[in-house]
Amino acid sequence: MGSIHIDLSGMSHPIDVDGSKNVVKEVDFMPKPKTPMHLTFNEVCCYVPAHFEVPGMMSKLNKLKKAFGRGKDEVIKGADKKERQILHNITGVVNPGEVVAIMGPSGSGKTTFISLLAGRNKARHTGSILYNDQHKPTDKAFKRQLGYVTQEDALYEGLTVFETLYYTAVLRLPRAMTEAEKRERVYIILEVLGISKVKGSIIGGFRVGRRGISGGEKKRVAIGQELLYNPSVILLDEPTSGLDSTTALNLIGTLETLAQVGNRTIVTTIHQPSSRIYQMLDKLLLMGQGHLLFYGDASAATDYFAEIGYAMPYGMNPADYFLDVASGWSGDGSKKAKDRTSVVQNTDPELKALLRAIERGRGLESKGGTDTALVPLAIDKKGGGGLGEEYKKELGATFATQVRVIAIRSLKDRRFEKFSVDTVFTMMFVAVLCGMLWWQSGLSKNTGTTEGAMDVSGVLFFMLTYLSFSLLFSSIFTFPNEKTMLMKERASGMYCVSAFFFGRTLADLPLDTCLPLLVSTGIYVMVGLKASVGAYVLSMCIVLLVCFTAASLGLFLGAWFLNLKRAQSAATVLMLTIMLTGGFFVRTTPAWMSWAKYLSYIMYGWSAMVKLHLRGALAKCGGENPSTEGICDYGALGVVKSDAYGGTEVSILLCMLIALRALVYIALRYRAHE
Ligand SMILES: Nc1ncnc2c1ncn2[C@@H]1O[C@H](COP(=O)(O)OP(=O)(O)OP(=O)(O)O)[C@@H](O)[C@H]1O
Repeated sequence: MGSIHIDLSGMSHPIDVDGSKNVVKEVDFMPKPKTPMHLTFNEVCCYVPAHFEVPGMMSKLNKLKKAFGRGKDEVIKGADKKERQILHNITGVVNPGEVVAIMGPSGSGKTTFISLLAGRNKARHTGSILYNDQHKPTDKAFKRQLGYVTQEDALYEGLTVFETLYYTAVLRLPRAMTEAEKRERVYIILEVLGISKVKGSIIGGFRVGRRGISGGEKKRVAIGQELLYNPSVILLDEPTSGLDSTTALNLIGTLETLAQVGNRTIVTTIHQPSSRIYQMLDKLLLMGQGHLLFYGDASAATDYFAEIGYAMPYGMNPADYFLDVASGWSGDGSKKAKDRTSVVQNTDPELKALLRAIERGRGLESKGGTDTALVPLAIDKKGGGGLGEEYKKELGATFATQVRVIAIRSLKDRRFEKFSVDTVFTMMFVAVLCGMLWWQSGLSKNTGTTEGAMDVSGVLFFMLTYLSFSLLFSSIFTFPNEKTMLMKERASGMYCVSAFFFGRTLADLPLDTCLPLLVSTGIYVMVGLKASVGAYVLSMCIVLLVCFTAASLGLFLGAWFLNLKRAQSAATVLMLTIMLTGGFFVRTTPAWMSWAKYLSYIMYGWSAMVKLHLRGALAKCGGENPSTEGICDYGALGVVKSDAYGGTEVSILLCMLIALRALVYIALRYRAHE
């Protein structure tokens, strides 16, 4: 077998890998991880609910009904019975320096198994998974030693490739490393993965409405994020899916190199490797319907299956053959397509036959009749022990850095959303429309009349309601959109929830301030509201308070539901209640609903604005002149008490804002831990 050259596009140290033995001739591009890890998994079984539970109220009510009808214990026992076993006693060992490829047909349990190895699967499972005989994958201190690349690429679509890797580096690499060292590491990763030529391109995607880098490049960025930290263990779920065969070959070659040079432990699922990729693999773990069919040297698999009666037809790609075998098709290559279909449709008996053959093979092996191995493979104890004190002291970014980086990253990620031409145009259009419809209504000569005062109170109410609506509904998207990223980054221990909360709050400030200020200033000038600096500044403060409160409500709903549709429905209900009970549309709310107006932050903001701009009109309403009380005909203004300058309303708004922000934090914490 000739030598394969792995093209790492411009890499300063090209790698030559011998195709048959994967011998790395020259590599020094990545620092070695501190602690080599051997992984042992023993009798791992996994169970999932057998029936899909329809979400929603009806299903919950039905469950409650059953619970009351049959007794709680009975229901729980019943639930246990309704489980389906999707992994069956998976056992094996992976030593440092090895790349293990998990293969199997679709639905055979590859993702379930690798996510269990990564400690990211909450499904009920038994058996043990240990790194260096002591660390569970879910251990907090160990998380940072483990790189896990999921099947779906969870990336911030608005960031460039370089920004994505750089911010991950700042958040994930030890705080002892300098800024220059972190940048250097990013450049190395860009080179290693052959994506340096797209470092300035955005990731792109549906959310930002722009096409960015290709699917294969996204995959490599996701892998790069995990390699940055230089972990001892790298787990990858289908890293080659969507890649052409040459790029896939390069990627597997890079993984082989990383394993051999850095003594890393690498486990990857792989869907349908080409024969060239197959020849590069060290170890193969073959699964079929959750059963372990083979675990051992990839080069020994063909002989092993031949010995148990599943000889590979001549000239076939071993990977294709093993997938056929694992799918339940065991006929030879000459069988007609018709026969194959009939066998595949009835996989269980075939799989049972294969499992029986494997058992017989084990019997032979124990008698020394065969040298091919199913499992377990020997543990190479050079893996070492625990993480060591040195590692434990190696902390990631400080809290302040976490907050700063999350804020900057978030600002950059949302640059396409908030300042898009569409958003600015819509807001400006509304401002100009308001200005034209209520042109100079705020001049004192106009507010002296009933109609004039009503006009101004109307435009103030509309302005606050419009800004509230747009901020509430845009904030709803924040957390549901970032859910996957938050879960992924939290799972690898990159930052704490409070840093995320403060970072996002900081990032919202400029974005949620600029546009409302611009719109309300436009309306202020065109409507001709009080021409004094004090009144203008106070008005803007009130507008911002209302906007921040609305945004907090949106963030809370988003964080609580983490589901856009439900959060939007809840927001619509709340917003309409807040608007209608605000006192502008309905002056006398029914007694049983009168409490609702106290929750209406729009009412407090509007009331404070009216007091600021229509004090004269309010006085005529009787607030300052008891003798005329009750004869006010200023419509909605009658509900505004002209007792002060709106201090009470502003204080209440402030309290609401703080309370809602606290609720956002609690919801986020609760969801993150969930
Ligand atoms: N949370 C779950 N609830 C119900 N069924 C599940 C759950 N997780 C996995 N399964 C089932 O377990 C089996 C294995 O799924 P898994 O995703 O691990 O397969 P896979 O080999 O990775 O498939 P693919 O190659 O198509 O990604 C499938 O039948 C799947 O439907």
